[in-house]
Amino acid sequence: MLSSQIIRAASRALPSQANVAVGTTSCRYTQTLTEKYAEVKSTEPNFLECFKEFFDNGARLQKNVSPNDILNMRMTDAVIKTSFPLIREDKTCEIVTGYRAHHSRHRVPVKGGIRFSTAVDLQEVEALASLMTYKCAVVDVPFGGAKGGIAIDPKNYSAKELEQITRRYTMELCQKNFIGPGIDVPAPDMGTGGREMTWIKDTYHHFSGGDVNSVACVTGKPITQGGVRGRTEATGLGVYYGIRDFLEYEEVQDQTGLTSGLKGKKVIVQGLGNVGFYAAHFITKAGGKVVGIGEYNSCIVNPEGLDIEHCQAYFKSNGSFKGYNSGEFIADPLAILEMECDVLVPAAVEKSIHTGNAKNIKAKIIAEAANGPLTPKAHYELVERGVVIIPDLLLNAGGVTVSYFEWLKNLSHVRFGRLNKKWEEHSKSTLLNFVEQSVNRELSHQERRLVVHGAEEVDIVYSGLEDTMYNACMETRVTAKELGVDFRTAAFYNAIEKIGKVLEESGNIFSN
Ligand SMILES: NC(=O)C1=CN([C@@H]2O[C@H](COP(=O)(O)OP(=O)(O)OC[C@H]3O[C@@H](n4cnc5c(N)ncnc54)[C@H](O)[C@@H]3O)[C@@H](O)[C@H]2O)C=CC1
Ligand SMILES: O=C(O)CCC(=O)C(=O)O
Repeated sequence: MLSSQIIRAASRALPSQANVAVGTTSCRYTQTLTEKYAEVKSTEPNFLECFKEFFDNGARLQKNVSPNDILNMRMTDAVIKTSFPLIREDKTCEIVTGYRAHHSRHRVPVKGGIRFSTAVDLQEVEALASLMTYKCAVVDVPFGGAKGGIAIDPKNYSAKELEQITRRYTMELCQKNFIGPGIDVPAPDMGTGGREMTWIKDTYHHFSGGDVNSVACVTGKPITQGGVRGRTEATGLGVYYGIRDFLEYEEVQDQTGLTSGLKGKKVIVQGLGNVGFYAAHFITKAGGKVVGIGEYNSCIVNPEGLDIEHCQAYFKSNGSFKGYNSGEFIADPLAILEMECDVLVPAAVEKSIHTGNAKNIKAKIIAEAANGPLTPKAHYELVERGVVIIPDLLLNAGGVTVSYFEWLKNLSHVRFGRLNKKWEEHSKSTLLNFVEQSVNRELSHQERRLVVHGAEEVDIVYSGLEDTMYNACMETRVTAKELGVDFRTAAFYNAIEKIGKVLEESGNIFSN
């Protein structure tokens, strides 16, 4: 057996780090919830089956899309699986396996992140690619859906090894015509970020034969590599905008007993990575109180509210919340999901809420920052109990929305705001001069600056994202009201209708 297979087999056989942590003094449970739920979780459908069930719930209600088009959009267009050798720093050889799925090419390019995680397999990548298709439709981003992944735990590899893996995977995508500004544009997801996107961009560039648009082959790049300001925090910021907007809706307030605004709301976040961290950051900035954070190996709780930046810095340097002195440490990583709060933000992995723990969830709103955090059975049980679920395909669409802006920036080869900022400032300044003259009052330097300030790239990106989230939330809300369904079913219904229209208008090259 090859060493990578041995590692994977061994990690299945051994208890997770979380289980090992059981029995520490601050653990409230005699058995970890991971252990307790292992059996019940295994009886639930896999992620792809879960996803299809949610899709079917929206599709069943559709009267404006033909059954053939629904059948067509339910399937995945194409997938690649690639395995290649990696010579590790200790000179041993390991076989690494990666995937990329194109769910729907009804619009091109197709778009979706690349994930590095040991849980990556074909059905997961297909499910995530399908989700991307509907997510793009929900926020009117003109792309099809894709997703990729490499079945590794990035924590077990050096930066040099990760670079080798990423470049080799990109070469495979190039050879199979699975990447390119007009074909397929990857982005970050779990376990990847700007660094990996830079390696992808650079590798693609060498294969692109001098294509002037090659930088648009991937998004989520650092600014110095052609990225756009605001992409790093976009998904978390979009999650915040979405929760804020839902809290304004009368029916959400009636159902949950919550008032509008995040001020004073108790929030719990599972997963303090890119999405969870920025969601928590913006929620706190708006006056919300993050009272608990869960990671893969432990949780930290403080009813007075946690300092997010501080927590993240501590977790990064210690690899656990153990010893963090501004909150109560809990060894069981899943305990956080079952605690009292107003809003629960799962921002880590799929299927973290299932039939085993759904009955113990006390949150009034579940804000799905992660992709697929609820199984269908958990979803039905929670909806039945009146919990408001803001679904992933709507709530976490901020990432792909700003990726779209980055792609547009790359194709236009100019920073947003560069051409009009000064013109905007001059014209506002002229207008202010007239106002000052007519009211006979001179504004202070600060007041003038506040009004005159022309939009920077980050202002344009934030405003585009806020507007996109506002419209998508409202559209979902209206459909949910009209059809008398939950917000997930409404979001799918709308997405299916939009995609159906594109398919119908495009016709079918094989029909007569
Ligand atoms: N990065 C992006 O722009 C987008 C990400 N998403 C989704 O958001 C979720 C999180 O993604 P990122 O923040 O980008 O990944 P990330 O890799 O930056 O962070 C994930 C975090 O979750 C933690 N984690 C892993 N397993 C866990 C578990 N079982 N319990 C608690 N914590 C756990 C990790 O230690 C890490 O801190 C994923 O479902 C991803 O597909 C969705 C839309 C866009
Ligand atoms: O930014 C992108 O293109 C994709 C983000 C993503 O992978 C997701 O929304 O799940």
